[in-house]
Amino acid sequence: MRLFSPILSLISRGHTYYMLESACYALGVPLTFFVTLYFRISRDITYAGGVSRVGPPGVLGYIVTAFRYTFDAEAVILEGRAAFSGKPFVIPTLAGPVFLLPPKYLDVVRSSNDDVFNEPMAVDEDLQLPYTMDVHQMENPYQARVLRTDVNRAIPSFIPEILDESNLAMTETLEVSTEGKSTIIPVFDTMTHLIARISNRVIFGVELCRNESFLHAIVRFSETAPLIAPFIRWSPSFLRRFVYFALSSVLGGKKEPLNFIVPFLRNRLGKEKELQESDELLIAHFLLQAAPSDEPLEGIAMRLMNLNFGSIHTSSIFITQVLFELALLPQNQLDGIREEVLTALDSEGGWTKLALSKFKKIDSALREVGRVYVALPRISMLGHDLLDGTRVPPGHRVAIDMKAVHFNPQAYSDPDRCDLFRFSKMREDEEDNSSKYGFATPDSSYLPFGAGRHACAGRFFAATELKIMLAHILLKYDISFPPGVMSRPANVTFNGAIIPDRKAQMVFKRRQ
Ligand code: HEM
Repeated sequence: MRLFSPILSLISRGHTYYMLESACYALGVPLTFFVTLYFRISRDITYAGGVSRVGPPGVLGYIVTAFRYTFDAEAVILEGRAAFSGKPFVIPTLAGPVFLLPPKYLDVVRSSNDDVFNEPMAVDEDLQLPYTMDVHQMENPYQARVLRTDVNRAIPSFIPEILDESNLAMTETLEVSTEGKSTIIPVFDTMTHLIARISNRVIFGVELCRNESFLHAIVRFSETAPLIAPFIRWSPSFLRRFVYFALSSVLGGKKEPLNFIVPFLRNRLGKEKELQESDELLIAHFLLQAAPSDEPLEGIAMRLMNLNFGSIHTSSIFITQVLFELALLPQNQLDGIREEVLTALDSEGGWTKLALSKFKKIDSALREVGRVYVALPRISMLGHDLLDGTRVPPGHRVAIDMKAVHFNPQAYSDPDRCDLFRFSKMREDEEDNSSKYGFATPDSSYLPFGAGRHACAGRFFAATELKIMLAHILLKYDISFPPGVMSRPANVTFNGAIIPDRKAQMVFKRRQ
């Protein structure tokens, strides 16, 4: 035994050292994190400019109000509106102070270029792109240009693909192919899965869009990137890589989807010539063609993941909200929507772009649920004079008070009521029955797709996909809430975003 005692003592000393080292990490990392956070907030709340802040004063007052905002943004905004009627005010959020501007500032924000009010920097702050995606996303965002040109032009040829995938994916996912049979599903998760599969049919094609492991990875990436980002932002620069690594190892990050996309792109590049001669159109193909020659495949893959993120985390919310509202409509109104779809398909000879433009009731329903969607942040670059003696200092975040825009009684009668046919009725009243009130048409009273030069680049794609999916669901299924559920599920709000209840279920019954 004596023989082994030096070894045992070494092991036990090594063990003590290991325990000490672990304890240092366990205490040191959170301590550094909280100390940095404290100094960050102290710095954040000492902005110049004289704009008042909602909530009690001091660092503690900031933290309490920021937590309240995280879980009940509406209450904090209402409090600010009541206290500072019609004036800009500052909302404390866990990601930093936000200067909330009333609707009269909308024109200046949406008409300004990035040198004045910067949109990509606001996205970068929200998503911490250098960590959750990569540093090049902001430098040359050619993925947005490709969406606005090649993808928009290709939408008519995407329609049959989207329809085909909707058909297959819904039959498989809902598992009710027999007339009269029904199934009960968690709506939000099911729609997220369907959106991921159907969008990726035209992004990467048949093979990858039906690969369940890939779909799982890309959905996880889209859902966790915005959750991980605030933790990265709160951490000091030297800890950020570690924070991303630690959280993405648990929650899921970019590594898993990249493992599918990079080999896909490599394989696709090898076959580029023969593919150019075939007529298969894919968004991945457009990006490969538009990429600068020095862009690595990982960079192109990250941009395609960025598009997936743009699609999955927004479209799934919209379709779920519309389904919740549709399930409350009386039978004759649901049949009215179905009739409009069938008439459009009949008059246009099937599922064409023109037929889709005639689905006015579905389009109206999408636009109406969009009225409650909140967005439009920018970073003030030069500082901005608010013309009431106050000022947004440079480098701070501004946002238009969307709720005040979307619930303005001068623009919308009975604004608190969700009326799915509000915009189709408004279109009927217009002389040319134009697309003025169409789902993908932003105007000064309707901003779910943002505004100005950065207005959502994928909105026509999103509108096409959502209209096909909803029309398809209505023609194939009767939808309702489970027995005993008489009202639509309440939304969850998180950090200003309005998210449908994940647990809410609906019954899908196969129609004749
Ligand atoms: C209902 C679905 C969608 C909603 C509500 C939505 C909303 C938005 C919003 C609010 C912005 C910021 C605009 C601004 O700040 O002015 C944006 C930008 C963007 N969206 Fe969407 N989006 C949707 C679907 C999509 C889809 C399907 C894609 C891709 C296929 C996409 C790609 C983009 C891109 C690339 C940008 C950045 C544009 C730029 O900076 O120039 N979006 N979107």
